[in-house]
Amino acid sequence: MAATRAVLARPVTFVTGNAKKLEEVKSILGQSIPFRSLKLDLPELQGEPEDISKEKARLAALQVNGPVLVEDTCLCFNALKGLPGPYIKWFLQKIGHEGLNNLLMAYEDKSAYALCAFAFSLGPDSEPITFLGKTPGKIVPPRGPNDFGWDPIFQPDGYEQTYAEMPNEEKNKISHRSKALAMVKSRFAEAGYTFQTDTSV
Ligand SMILES: O=P(O)(O)OP(=O)(O)OP(=O)(O)OC[C@H]1O[C@@H](n2cnc3c(O)ncnc32)[C@H](O)[C@@H]1O
Ligand SMILES: [Mg+2]
Repeated sequence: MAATRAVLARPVTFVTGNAKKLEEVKSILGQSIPFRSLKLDLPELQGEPEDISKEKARLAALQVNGPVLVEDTCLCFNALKGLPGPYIKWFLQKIGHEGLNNLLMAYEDKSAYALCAFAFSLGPDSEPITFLGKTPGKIVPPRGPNDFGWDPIFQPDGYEQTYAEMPNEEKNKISHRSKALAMVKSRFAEAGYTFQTDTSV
């Protein structure tokens, strides 16, 4: 029996206010999931990463009135029981790479993990589903180009380079974002979704 394919009337919209995230998502997904993007800095609930991401997806689906993909990224320090976590954006903005290193000065344990929580919703009446990707590493004094968030201070386990020092393709092979997107891809393949790619909608 042929698999049922769910054809959705509208293309998927990836909603983010972050141009670098969009660049990575484009490069990781390639042609596997056709999507358009919408630059919108959605308000974020406080709480657990999955709940923050789900709520972003609900808000995005209302705005777009169609299928949406969003993500929320956390940087979690083990010595601080997972903080700054989802609040990393504000910590980074206020205290920078040096301040983030200083937070760990009192601890021997510099280990950390990068966590990406993607949420996908079929539309405003649909419950979002989440996909988590995690990459373990450690926090180091900044090395490499300073063009994406905390990349210069995160050195993934098994590598001598920080995310910032790695070529983009290398980061995209092992990153929190690519792990979460691999799950999104397989879910889409399982569900047999086909999306209209008409970007004029
Ligand atoms: O509109 P959204 O998608 O929410 O974009 P954002 O920039 O607000 O992103 P988050 O709320 O997820 O906050 C995550 C913070 O971590 C940064 N960030 C996200 N992914 C990163 C990555 O892969 N490497 C380095 N920094 C990253 C990002 O610039 C933010 O400062
Ligand atoms: Mg945000």
